[in-house]
Amino acid sequence: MGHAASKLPSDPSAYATPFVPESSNIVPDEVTSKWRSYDYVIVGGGTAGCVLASRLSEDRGTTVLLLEAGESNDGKFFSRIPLAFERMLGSAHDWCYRTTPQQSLHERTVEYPRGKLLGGTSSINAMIYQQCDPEDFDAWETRGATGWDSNTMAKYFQKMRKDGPKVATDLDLAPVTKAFLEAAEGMGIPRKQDFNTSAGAAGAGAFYGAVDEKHDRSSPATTYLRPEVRQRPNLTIGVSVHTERVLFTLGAGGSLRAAGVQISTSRDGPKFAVGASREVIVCGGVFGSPQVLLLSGTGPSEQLEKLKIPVVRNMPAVGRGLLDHFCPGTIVFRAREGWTWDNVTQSQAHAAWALLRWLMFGTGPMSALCGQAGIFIRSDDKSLPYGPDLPVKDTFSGPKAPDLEYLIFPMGIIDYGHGFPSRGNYGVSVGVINLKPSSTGTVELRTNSVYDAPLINANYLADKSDLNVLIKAVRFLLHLVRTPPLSDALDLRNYESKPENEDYYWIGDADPDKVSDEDIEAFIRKYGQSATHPTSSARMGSDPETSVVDPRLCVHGIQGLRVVDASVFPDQVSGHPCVPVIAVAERAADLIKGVVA
Ligand SMILES: Cc1cc2nc3c(=O)[nH]c(=O)nc-3n(C[C@H](O)[C@H](O)[C@H](O)COP(=O)(O)OP(=O)(O)OC[C@H]3O[C@@H](n4cnc5c(N)ncnc54)[C@H](O)[C@@H]3O)c2cc1C
Repeated sequence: MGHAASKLPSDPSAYATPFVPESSNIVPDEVTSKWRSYDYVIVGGGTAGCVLASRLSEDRGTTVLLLEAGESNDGKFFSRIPLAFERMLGSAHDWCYRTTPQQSLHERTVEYPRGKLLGGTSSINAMIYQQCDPEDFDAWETRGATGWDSNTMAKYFQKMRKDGPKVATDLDLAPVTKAFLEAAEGMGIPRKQDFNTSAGAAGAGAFYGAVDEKHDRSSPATTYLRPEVRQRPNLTIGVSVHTERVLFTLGAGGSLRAAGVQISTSRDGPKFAVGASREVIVCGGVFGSPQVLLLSGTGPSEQLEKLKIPVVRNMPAVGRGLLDHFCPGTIVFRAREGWTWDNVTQSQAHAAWALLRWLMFGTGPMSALCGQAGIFIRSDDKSLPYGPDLPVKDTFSGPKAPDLEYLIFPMGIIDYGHGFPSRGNYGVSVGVINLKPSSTGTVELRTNSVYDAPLINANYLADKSDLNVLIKAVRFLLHLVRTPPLSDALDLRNYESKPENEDYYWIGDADPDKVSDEDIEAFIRKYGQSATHPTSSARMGSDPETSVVDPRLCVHGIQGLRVVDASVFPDQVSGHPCVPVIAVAERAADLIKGVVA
C-alpha cells in the first residue's frame, strides 16, 4: 500500500523492504511476495514521471510509488526564476553529465546538463513552451510508432493545457530580440504569433513560456504534482533514492515479467526492494533510462557480459540511436548600448533590482525567458542566402517542417554561459541548432553501478551532412544580422577571415560573402555544444533489433515493463522537446489505464 503518513520520504524503509541482492536479476516468486508492493512503480520523478504519477493515482484504488534520485523541487529558488535557469546548471540538482571525447570536436568533451530533482530536466530547463511541428509526429507514425500521429498528439497537447504547465504568452522581449524578428521578416520569413498551432513551427516569433501567473517556473512537478496531488493517500513519492535495477520473475514457459526494483540511497548503503504488481515504468530520461535497462540485464549482451551483468534479455537497441540537437555554441554579436539585457549579468546592483522586481511584482527581466525568440527555417529554402551549395541530406520530418533553429538570447553569453562580456561591452547571442541530425550516438555503461555516470558518445558531426547544414546555417545568420533594423542594434566588423587576436565576437564579425567554409567549420569544431535536447536512446518501434519499446511503450519481450520519456522518441522533433515529452506521458497514462487501445 502507499504510505499516507509521510510524504516525500527520503528513507526507503518508509516504503520498501530491506533486500540482500544476489547477482541474478531474476528473483523467485517466494522472495518477491514478501516485498512491499504497489500497483505501479515509476522510476524517475522527472518530466514524464511526474505526469504519470499524477494520472495513474487519479484512481484512488490504484497505488503508485514514484522514485526520484534527486531532492524535491520545493524551495529551489533559482529553479523558479525564468531568466535565472542557468544558475541550476552545474548545481547539486544537475547530473552534470559530459560526453566522451568527441573526435569531431578536437577530442573535447561536451556538457550535458540533466535535472536531478523532482520535475527532472523540466525543473532546470529554459521554460520554452513549444509543441514542435505536427509533421514530426506524422513522421513518427510513418516510422512504425503506430498511434502517435499529429492528430492524436494534438489531443494530448490540448489535455495538458488543463492540468500541465501554465503557459505565459506575453513575456517581455528585449529591444534586440524585437529587432531580430523584424530583420527575419524583412528576409521573407513569416512572423509567428504562436508556435503551438497546426500551422507548424516554421517562421519567426517570440516563444511562449512554461511560466505561471506569478512569473514562476511552471513544470510537471509544480502542476501535475501540485500539493493536493502529493497528498493523495495512494501516491507515495520517494526522493533522494536511486533505482539500481529492475528485478524480474520467470513465468510459465520462461516468460519474463518485471516484478519490482532494487533501490538504495548511496553506493555502499543498504539495499531495498519494492514490488510492482502491475508495472514498472522507467522514466529516467535519455541517459537514465538506458542506464537502468542495461544494469537490469536488458541490453546488448556483449556489453553486459563485459561488465559481468547477467543477461536477462539480449536487446541490441538499448542505448543505441541517440540523437541530439547540436549547435556551434552561442554565437555572440557585438551590440550597441541600450538594445540588450547585458546589465543583468554585468552589474550586481542591476541584477539585485531585477530580482526584487521579480519577487515583488513578477515583472522585469527576471520574469522573461532567456531564450526569448526563435527563427525556424529550412536549409533547402532557395530564397535564403546560405552560400555555396553544400550537400545536405533530407532529414526533414515533412515538406513544411524546419531543420534549423536560431535561438535568440538578448545578452552576451560566452563559452556556453561560463562567461559574459565585461562591463561596457554588449552582445546578443544566438544558438544555431541543427534540429534534424543524421549522426547518432550511444549510451553505454561505464561500470555496473548506477552511481557512475554512463558513457555518452553523442558522435557529433559523424555524418558530414550535419556539418554542412551548420556551415550553411551560420552563413545565413551572418547575413541576417546585417539586415535592418537589426544591423542598427549591432556594431559589427566585416573580417574576411579569422583575425590574429580572435575574441568572443568572432565569428559574428565575419563578412558573410567572404568568410570561407573552412573558417566557419573551424569555429563549429572549436565551440560546438549540445543544445541539450537529446532523445531516442530507447526508441519506440516494431522491430526489437532496432527499437526498445513497442508503440504501447512496452519493452519488447518483457511483461510489466515500460519506458516513458524522451528516450522513446522514434526521431528528433523540429523544436524544443519538453512539451512533447509531457504529451507522450499523457498518452502513456491513457495506454496504461486502457483508455485508448
Ligand atoms: C539546460 C536545458 C534547457 C532546456 N530548455 C528547454 C526548453 O526551454 N524547452 C524545452 O522544451 N526543452 C528544454 N530542454 C529539454 C527538456 O527539458 C527535456 O528534453 C525534458 O525535460 C526531458 O524529460 P524526460 O522525462 O525525458 O527526462 P527528465 O526530465 O530528465 O527526467 C528523468 C528523471 O529521472 C531521474 N532519474 C534518472 N535515473 C534515475 C535512477 N536510476 N533512479 C531514480 N531516478 C532517476 C532524474 O533525476 C530525473 O528526475 C532543456 C534541457 C536542458 C538541460
